[in-house]
Amino acid sequence: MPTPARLHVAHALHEVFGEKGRVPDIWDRDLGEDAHLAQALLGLCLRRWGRLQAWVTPQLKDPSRGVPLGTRVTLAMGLAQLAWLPGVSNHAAVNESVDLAADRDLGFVPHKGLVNALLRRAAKDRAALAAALDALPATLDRPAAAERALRAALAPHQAEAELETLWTRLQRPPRPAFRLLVGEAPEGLTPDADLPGCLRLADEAPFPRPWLEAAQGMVQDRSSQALLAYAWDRPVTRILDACAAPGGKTTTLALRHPGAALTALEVHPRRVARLRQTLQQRGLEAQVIQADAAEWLETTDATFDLILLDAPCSGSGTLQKHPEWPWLAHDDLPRLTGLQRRLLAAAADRLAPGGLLIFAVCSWLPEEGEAHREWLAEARPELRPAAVWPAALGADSDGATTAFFRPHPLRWEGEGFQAFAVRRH
Ligand SMILES: C[S@@+](CC[C@H](N)C(=O)[O-])C[C@H]1O[C@@H](n2cnc3c(N)ncnc32)[C@H](O)[C@@H]1O
Repeated sequence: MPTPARLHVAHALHEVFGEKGRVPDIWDRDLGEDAHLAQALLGLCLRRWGRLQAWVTPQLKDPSRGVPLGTRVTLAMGLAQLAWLPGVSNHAAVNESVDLAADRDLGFVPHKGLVNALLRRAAKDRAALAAALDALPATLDRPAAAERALRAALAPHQAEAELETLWTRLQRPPRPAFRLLVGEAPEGLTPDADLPGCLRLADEAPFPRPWLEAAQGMVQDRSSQALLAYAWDRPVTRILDACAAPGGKTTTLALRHPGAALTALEVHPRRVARLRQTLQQRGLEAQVIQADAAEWLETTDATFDLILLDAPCSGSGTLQKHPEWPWLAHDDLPRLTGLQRRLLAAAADRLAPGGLLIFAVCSWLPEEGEAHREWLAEARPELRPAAVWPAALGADSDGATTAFFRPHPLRWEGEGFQAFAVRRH
């Protein structure tokens, strides 16, 4: 029987390559000490899936017959352990993969012998296996969606020539960033040199789980932290967070503007529950409303001094954290861009005189950011760009500040974001 860690990895790979779905959110539960192994193995399989499959194909008697997903998953897992996880013994890497191959749901039973033979042979010289896999072209691991996201990230900075460098950088799992909510930061967290208020984990320090569970701090990506460090000193008494769950940015808004009335919208019931839980654990007050933000905004007569529209998006800027992203179907982009535009138009119309609207997406694709910004400038000329971020976080600002947040993906550590700020006179 394979260990729970390997079963989780096999399930996740089936979800991604069979269903084109995201990695299920199961990693912290039930795996205990094996969570580390599961995370490392899944990351390797996702980040090097193309090369792992290209290594297998020529070993087959008749490659033209295709390889069932169960076989591809079990072989990828076995090969990744042999090539890149030296702490895993030959016995564990081979035998557990063979057991997986024999599992009716996760493997492909007729290929049990094939999986056994290929992995046993590979295990005889693990260094040679690693060298052979590493020698295969890295582009095999980069389907068209990833290529497009990388180009979109670099083009605004005239840096397309650095595509390989960016891809290599995105293959390393990201280092988490934290924010203090109350009290003092635990040992092991040190201030980020370039971003006030941001905390980083020192090398070798344990992950500060008890501190997070006590709601004294939170994980928040550096880009989100920089985005919410907007410079704005006008009075803010009514705030709308239009797409709020799980509530990271709602938390920051509540702490930045204490005393303001905060309304948080979220459409999905389970995510509404998560949002309420976040706020309750952190002792923060907000009116949480389960609603489609577009419908709600189009029918309310309320206005706000500050609106954050952290819109649902493709998430292309998060592919470092989500190595499955390149392999997903990406067929809902037209729906997403349509929804983003509708949300933006409706939010713009609920901005009070003197108010600030921030639109943000964790995506590099121009149709999810830049295009909306250009559209808004034409459609709502009464709203003016508000330069609320340091120019270094923008692409093409010539002053000290920028109204278009689009950090250079190689000179800034954090998720890929596009955000713009406008104000109403
Ligand atoms: C990018 S996430 C927001 C992340 C959040 N601001 C944070 O920092 O924790 C977008 C959220 O919008 C929600 N959403 C999607 N469509 C929506 C809609 N039509 N109305 C309201 N919320 C929506 C999603 O369920 C998701 O929770």
